[in-house]
Amino acid sequence: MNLKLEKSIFQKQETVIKITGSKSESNRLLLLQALYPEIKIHNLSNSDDTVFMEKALSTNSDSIDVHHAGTAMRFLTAYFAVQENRTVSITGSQRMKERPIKILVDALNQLGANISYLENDGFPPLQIKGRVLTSSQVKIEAGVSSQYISALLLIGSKLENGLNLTLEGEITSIPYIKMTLQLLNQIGVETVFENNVIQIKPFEELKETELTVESDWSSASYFYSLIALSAIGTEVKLTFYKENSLQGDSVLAEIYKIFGVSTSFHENSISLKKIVDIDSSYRVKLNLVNAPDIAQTIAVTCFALDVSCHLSGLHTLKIKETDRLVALKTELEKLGAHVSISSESLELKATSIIKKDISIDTYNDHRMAMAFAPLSLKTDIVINDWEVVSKSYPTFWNDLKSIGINQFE
Ligand SMILES: O=C(O)C1=C[C@@H](OP(=O)(O)O)[C@@H](O)[C@H](O)C1
Ligand SMILES: C=C(OP(=O)(O)O)C(=O)O
Repeated sequence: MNLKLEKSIFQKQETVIKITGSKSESNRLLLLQALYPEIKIHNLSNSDDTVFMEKALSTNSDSIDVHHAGTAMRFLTAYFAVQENRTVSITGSQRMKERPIKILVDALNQLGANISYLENDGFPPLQIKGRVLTSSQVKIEAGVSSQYISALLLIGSKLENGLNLTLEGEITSIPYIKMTLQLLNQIGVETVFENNVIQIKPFEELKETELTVESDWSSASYFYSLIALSAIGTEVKLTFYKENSLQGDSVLAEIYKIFGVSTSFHENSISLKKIVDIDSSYRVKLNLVNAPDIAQTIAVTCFALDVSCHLSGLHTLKIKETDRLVALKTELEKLGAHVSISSESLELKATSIIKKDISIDTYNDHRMAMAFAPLSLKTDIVINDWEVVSKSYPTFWNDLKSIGINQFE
């Protein structure tokens, strides 16, 4: 279904938006809870990706479907590889069957797993025959997706001799690897990350541990964009956030200073406020290798503010929910932008024209829908297949309504 967003104004009221828990933290903690049932989790994400993860971990079925959830596909592949005497097949959406998984499968099989491909070599669906993994040493190419690395780390403490993982080549999305290690540390697992080697010590006995998931910073990015596009003085409060985040996308607080947005940290929340307008002669240059999920948000913010940008470190965008570089170029150009892309970057030239009443295609990608929605502060715009947002942020449209964005189906 398509949603028309009418040109609106961000209402300058004391709005408080409660954003759901981080899906990255939630899916890691659910996997750890399956390995260590003593873990109690608060503020779990209500995203589809987390719901599919929960379902997969609680079913006795031998056939698992994770739809579009990349973390669920990668983390569960590792999890089922160590479930002795259980065989499962794991699949996902059509797009999931195009998202590579060979690097992880090869690493797990080298550790002693028995994983094979049910359709195309290197891609889901997989058949996994659970067993005890006998080795502890493995090397992995680290530049394609950090999720392969996190998947191995999450099961590492349950291997007889722990895990000794050597990362080869450039490492992508490092904050997500660090998030995994920090969560392991919080439950008591010892880890060492030195140079390009990560060691995970074996760990059995866990006392009851309660953990609270921080809200999702990638979801907060859309409010950063909305505030950046609003009048000076516009403010919004988001809960539940903290200054010492495990999430790399918390770099938003630094990045959006460029666009005149300040962030103040309170006990359990952040306030975003527009304090100054960006000079349109400014050229934004950012390497987002550590925060790939906010690239779409930033590109649209720049376009809306008539600011040129060069975003790099984006090679992983090609294998996400859609090829996000191509999708961004196509949709921004429909709106009148001049965009060029390479295999790892996007260059946007400032244009003061924003075409009206354009329908944005979303390509089964939640972030395409949410990144383009702030443009409704500048013009009428239609978002096609608006339901896609539920992958990470099911209440997104309601939250937008609450700040004054008028919507019609
Ligand atoms: O580990 C995680 O929770 C994630 C890692 C990142 O993927 P890549 O490492 O594939 O870039 C990110 O894009 C994804 O949304 C979530
Ligand atoms: C890339 C994403 O998710 P995943 O890879 O987990 O499907 C995302 O949420 O932007």
